[in-house]
Amino acid sequence: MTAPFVLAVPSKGRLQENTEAFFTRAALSLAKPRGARDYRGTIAGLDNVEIAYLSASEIAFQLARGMVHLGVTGEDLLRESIADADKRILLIDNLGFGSANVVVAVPQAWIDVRTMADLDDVTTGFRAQHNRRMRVATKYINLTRNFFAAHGVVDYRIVESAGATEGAPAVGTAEMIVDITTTGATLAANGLKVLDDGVILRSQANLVASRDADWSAEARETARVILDHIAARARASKYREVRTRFAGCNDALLAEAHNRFGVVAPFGGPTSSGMITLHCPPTQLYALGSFLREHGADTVSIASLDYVLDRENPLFARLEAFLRQ
Ligand SMILES: Nc1ncnc2c1ncn2[C@@H]1O[C@H](COP(=O)(O)OP(=O)(O)OP(=O)(O)O)[C@@H](O)[C@H]1O
Ligand SMILES: O=P(O)(O)OC[C@H]1O[C@H](OP(=O)(O)OP(=O)(O)O)[C@H](O)[C@@H]1O
Ligand SMILES: [Mg+2]
Repeated sequence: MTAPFVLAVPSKGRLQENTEAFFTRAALSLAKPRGARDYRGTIAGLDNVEIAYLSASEIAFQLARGMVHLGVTGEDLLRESIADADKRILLIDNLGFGSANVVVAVPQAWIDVRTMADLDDVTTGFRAQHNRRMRVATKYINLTRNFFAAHGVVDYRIVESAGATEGAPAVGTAEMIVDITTTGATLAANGLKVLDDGVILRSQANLVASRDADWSAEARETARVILDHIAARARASKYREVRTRFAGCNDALLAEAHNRFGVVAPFGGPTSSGMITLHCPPTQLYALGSFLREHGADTVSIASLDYVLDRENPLFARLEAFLRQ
């Protein structure tokens, strides 16, 4: 028996539901054959794939070590926990959910501190005055160190925080924090503000490949099939299908439609009777429909696409290029 191909997906937390929905949209249905509390699953129709249900941070850890081939997790966790991340893992694609920023936040009462340069002054002054360094509460130790170093801030010390980080300044265990935020509600509720240039990372959920997994020919073929499903769905959601027929439809007109509306003609130019199928970005549909009618079309139909299978698979091409390096 060959070793299974392992795909890691979040078992809990904010990314779980969206990840499941993402695979379902790509016609990859994840199942837990032994019940909801099982941490191993399968994908219908792909016999050699094992789903590993793990926490988002554990997925980053296992990708770093090559224990899973592909995984879905937040970029914040990857950048924090993997030194030399761009060598060890490939961020194949942003998934458009799980967006959050890792930020430097200080008490709102520090009215003169708006930027990292102000923070540099304040930390240096604090050390001279109190004979100790200001404390930063965070679980993002590496991101904090690199970002502070890049801004020349050195007079601080990290206090590791596992949770409720925003509470640290009020409780008195730190002067400021580095944490993740989406709406900013938790920061505001704790009387904290983000520095103007204090966004360390704009994170979102990513589909990620591990360099150190066992990339046998069979594993690559499995990855190709999975990424083919995902690419077909991604391509489909970027366009709507537009169909029409009119005598004046010709290549010059299609070239103009391409330039003005980003339209493509996946099956070539119009037939002899002027029949054409186009793919059009959703925001340009009305403008394209008007343009086609102005040039003689009586009827233009527009339909959404579920999947578009192309010979090219940009996601798998990215993976192959990464594994070749
Ligand atoms: N408002 C948010 N706060 C925290 N994380 C968010 C937020 N929005 C999106 N995320 C993303 O979700 C990831 C996982 O966060 P979440 O708290 O849901 O996981 P968790 O189940 O607590 O995982 P772990 O046990 O590994 O910490 C974060 O690392 C981040 O990438
Ligand atoms: O900017 P906001 O929208 O207010 O969200 C940010 C908060 O959400 C997260 O905590 P979470 O709920 O995941 O709890 P945890 O720290 O226990 O993981 C994060 O650590 C912040 O505390
Ligand atoms: Mg959490």
